[in-house]
Amino acid sequence: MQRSTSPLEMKTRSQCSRALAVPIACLICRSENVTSLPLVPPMLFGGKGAGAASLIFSHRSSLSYLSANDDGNINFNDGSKVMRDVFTIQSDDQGSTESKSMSTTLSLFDQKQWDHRQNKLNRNAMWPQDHGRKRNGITSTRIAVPKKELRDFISGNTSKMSSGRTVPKSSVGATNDNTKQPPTMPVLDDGFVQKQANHRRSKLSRDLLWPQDHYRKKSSVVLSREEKLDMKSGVGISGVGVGITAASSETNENGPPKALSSDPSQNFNFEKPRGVRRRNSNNNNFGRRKPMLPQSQHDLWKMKSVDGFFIPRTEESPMMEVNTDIDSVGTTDDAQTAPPRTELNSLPVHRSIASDAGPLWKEELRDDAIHPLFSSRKRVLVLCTGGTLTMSNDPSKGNSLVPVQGALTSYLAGMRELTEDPDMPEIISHEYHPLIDSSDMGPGDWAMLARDISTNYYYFDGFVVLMGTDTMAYAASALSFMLQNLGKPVIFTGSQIPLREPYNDARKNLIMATIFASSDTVSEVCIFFHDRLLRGCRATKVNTSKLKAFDSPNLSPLAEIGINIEENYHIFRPPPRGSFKINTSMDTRLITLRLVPGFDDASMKAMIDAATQTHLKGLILQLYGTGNLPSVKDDLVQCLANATAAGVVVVATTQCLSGSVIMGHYATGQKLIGAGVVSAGDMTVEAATTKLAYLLGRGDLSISEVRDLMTVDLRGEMTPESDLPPPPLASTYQRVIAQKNRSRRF
Ligand SMILES: NC(=O)C[C@H](N)C(=O)O
Repeated sequence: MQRSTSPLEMKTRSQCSRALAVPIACLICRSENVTSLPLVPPMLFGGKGAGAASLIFSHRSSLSYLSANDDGNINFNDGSKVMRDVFTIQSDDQGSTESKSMSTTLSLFDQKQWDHRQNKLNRNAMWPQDHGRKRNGITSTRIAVPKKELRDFISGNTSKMSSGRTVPKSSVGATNDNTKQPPTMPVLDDGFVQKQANHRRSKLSRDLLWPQDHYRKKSSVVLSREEKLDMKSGVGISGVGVGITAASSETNENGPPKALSSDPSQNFNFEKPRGVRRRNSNNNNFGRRKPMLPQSQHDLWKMKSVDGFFIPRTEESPMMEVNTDIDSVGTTDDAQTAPPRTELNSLPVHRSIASDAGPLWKEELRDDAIHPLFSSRKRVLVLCTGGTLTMSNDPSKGNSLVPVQGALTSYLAGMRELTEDPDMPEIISHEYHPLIDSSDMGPGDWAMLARDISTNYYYFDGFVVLMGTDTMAYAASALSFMLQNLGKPVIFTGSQIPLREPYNDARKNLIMATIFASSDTVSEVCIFFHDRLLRGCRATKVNTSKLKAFDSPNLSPLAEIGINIEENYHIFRPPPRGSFKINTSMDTRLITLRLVPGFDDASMKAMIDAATQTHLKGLILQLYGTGNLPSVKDDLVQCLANATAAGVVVVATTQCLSGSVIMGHYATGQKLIGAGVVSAGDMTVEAATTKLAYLLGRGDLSISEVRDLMTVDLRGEMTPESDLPPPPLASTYQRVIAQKNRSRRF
């Protein structure tokens, strides 16, 4: 295809090159002399020296036409002119090019130009340091005028811009001469203003929260007069909801730092300010509540540490240190004061196993054990308490199953897969005496296990606890709390079929528990059962006969075994931050009550009243659904309120296998909040009871601190409230947002 150049094109080209940097739109027309062109959508051209009126108008509807004069100017047939520098008009000898393609070319060009201008304008408007560029560079071409408004203006629908400024008609369709006129002020549409304001506000709120960024605030965020006034008057910045706490106000512009309030809970709060995104909100903190950290010596004095959490020290906070050498049952008369330790064991201690194991490392291996790095094989201590795994039928007891002392030890000695495989850990086992059914076990036995793990802690890479399945979830939960700063795996396992049977689940559970106990990445108490590794304080026994006896309804398994081992590493507990220690003291003055619709609650009330008057310290309620109790049972609620007032910690759990208590979601549950009942969130009953016993047994916490800590995740036993699914009746919008946040976190 040949192409000739028309004189018109030559002329306009040369004019364009003189005018420099005027964007060229190549319009293709039918012949050399053609001067009729359908007009294209409105567009703005920009460029140095282009002038303010680089505009092409659309008059498609009225079928208006452009005409190019000899001097290169293009006129409307209504007489108005378009500056001549804008166009290069090419003719096509073939005359085959459709006007449609021209129109498309211009539309794309138009859009690109517009976006470019918008970006430049945003930048210039945002950053004061760039204002110079705006002044020195392009002036009028950087002005963003909403397209629609401009189109209306041009088409004569309106003679006013949104600013109220009247633009002289002559400035539109004018020639280069218009560049001499003062540039029209930018008219910012509402959307743009809003966007800019939001940006400024979010910058400002970030700067207020992060003192190290204050220089940015000074240099890049310029407060308007109204904003400054709002800040001074304490209103904050409207629409943002920047929560400035007493602590954070020490570093902002609001005047001198405020003194700490006499009420410590005013000075420290767990809540992040509304509307402000926490900087690391979506990083890998895995849904755990961040521990509060003291900022100064003064803070430290006003706070105390509970398992890595700093909590405000209240007036009634007992100051005593926790003694870890005490036995497992505390019987404090009044937890508001330091409990007299001499009273321990005044309640019958549930303890079936006769004595602790003591140190169990072998003498000849001691040096090696002290320096595990030099050991070629990992070393695992297996503590065996009994359970079905160790049992056999006893004809003298009607053929029922009873534990057989020594059976496990001799079996382990004969297991070549353990003794001869160099990749398997070395196992040292200890059988307690007597071996028992797990339903005979209690806090005394859990404490004994904790002590034996502690005694042997630095000589083994991990621990396996063999026990019966019936109370395994309680024991695993209890040990989760008793073992503080645990940095090694403690794996509970057992079986549904005795080891001595030809077909059993005992062997596999035992081998896999041993393997996980030698893992470097697990540093928590777990249950391994039937192909799954579950967090101990999340597990519950769900089946009496199937081999899959345990489940973890509110947390995925930590690992699942198939041909490969699939670890959910992101939910593993992180390595501890402090030194390992134990606290085996548990206050067992607790009862657990399960509600049944319509049953005799007079007896229940009588029992709670009587126990409150004598010794009760904790009451775990298994309520319906999200933590509901019949609204008609006002006297039962009153009874609970009385118990709370008397210092009993009343905790609401749900009868549902999975899901969480959401108190106050229904009116029936709302009453309980008024009665001082604490929500157990999505804790299992096993975790809730052992946690309450542990907190009450510590002896260094007041009742109100125990109540508070029941709602704080200490060992991964509960999902923090902020990570829970929204309540069932939340709006669809809330649910979508909450789901989004959860998926971002995990
Ligand atoms: N499967 C078992 O181990 C049940 C047994 N009754 C126990 O808990 O000791």
